[in-house]
Amino acid sequence: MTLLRADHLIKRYGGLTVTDDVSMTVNAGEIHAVIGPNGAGKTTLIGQLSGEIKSNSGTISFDGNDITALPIEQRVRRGLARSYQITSVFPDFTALQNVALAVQAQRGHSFRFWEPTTVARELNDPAHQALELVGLASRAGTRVGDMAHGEHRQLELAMALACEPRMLLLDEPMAGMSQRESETMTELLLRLRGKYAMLLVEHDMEAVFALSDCITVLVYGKKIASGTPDEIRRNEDVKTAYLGEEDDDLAAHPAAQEA
Ligand SMILES: Nc1ncnc2c1ncn2[C@@H]1O[C@H](COP(=O)(O)OP(=O)(O)OP(=O)(O)O)[C@@H](O)[C@H]1O
Repeated sequence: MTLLRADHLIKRYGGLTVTDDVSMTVNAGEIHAVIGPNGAGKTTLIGQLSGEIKSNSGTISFDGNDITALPIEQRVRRGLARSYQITSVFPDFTALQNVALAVQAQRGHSFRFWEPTTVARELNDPAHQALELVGLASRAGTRVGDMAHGEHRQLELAMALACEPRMLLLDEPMAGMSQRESETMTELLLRLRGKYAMLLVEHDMEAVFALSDCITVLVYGKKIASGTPDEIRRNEDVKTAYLGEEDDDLAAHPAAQEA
C-alpha cells in the first residue's frame, strides 16, 4: 500500500534547480533510501516532504490525502515525522525529559486543563516506550549532554517515534558514527522496519544496502534510477554517476561489488 506519494516535485534556488521533477512513492512499512553524490538534493527533498521547504511545484500525498500545502506540525500529526536534529535537544535535561518534551510539542495545548500528575504520566509513558524502542531505556535518567554521539542519534529517533508516526524521514542517521555505532543503528532500523515506513538519506552504503527495500538515486536533483538494491547495484547509469566519487563510491563498496 502506497503511504507517501510525491509527484513532479520541483525546488529552485534562483537559477539552480535542486529538485528537478522528482516523483517517488514509499509503501507502508518499507525502507526507501535516497542516495546520490554530495549536493544531489537529498536533504532538500526531505525538507520538501517534511514541510520545512516549500516546493515551487509538484504535489505530495500521504495516506491518500494531499498534504502539499500543510505546515510541518500538521504533517507530523498525520504521521509523517522527521527525525529531530540533536541541536534541538536540551543537553542539561535527561533523555526522558527531552523525549517527553517532543511528545508535548506534538500534542500541542491539549494538556491545559489537566492535573500535573496526569500530564506527567501522559507525557512520560510514551516517552519511556520510545526510549525502549531505540534501546535507551536504561539511559532514561541520563543527562543528554553526558551521552555518546551514537546515543544522541538514537535519542533523535526516539523523539520522532514518540510522535507516533507512520513514516519517518531520516536524514543521515549514521552520520559521524563509529563502525560499531553504525551497526547498532542498522540493527535498530531493521527492528523498526515493517512497523514504520522510512525514507532514509544515508551516505553509509553498507547500511543502505543492508536496510533498503527500495533505493532511489538522485544526481543534480534528477532521479536517475529507482529499484531494489540488486537492481541499483547493476544499473549502469548509477555506476557511471558514482565513478570518481572517492568517499561515496558505490562501485568501490563491498555491498555493490557482490553484483
Ligand atoms: N537554501 C539554499 N539556497 C541556495 N542553494 C541551496 C540551498 N539549500 C541547498 N542548496 C543547494 O542545493 C544543492 C542540493 O543541496 P542538498 O543539501 O539538498 O544536497 P544533498 O544531496 O543533501 O547533499 P549532501 O550529500 O552533501 O548532504 C546544493 O548545490 C546546495 O548548495
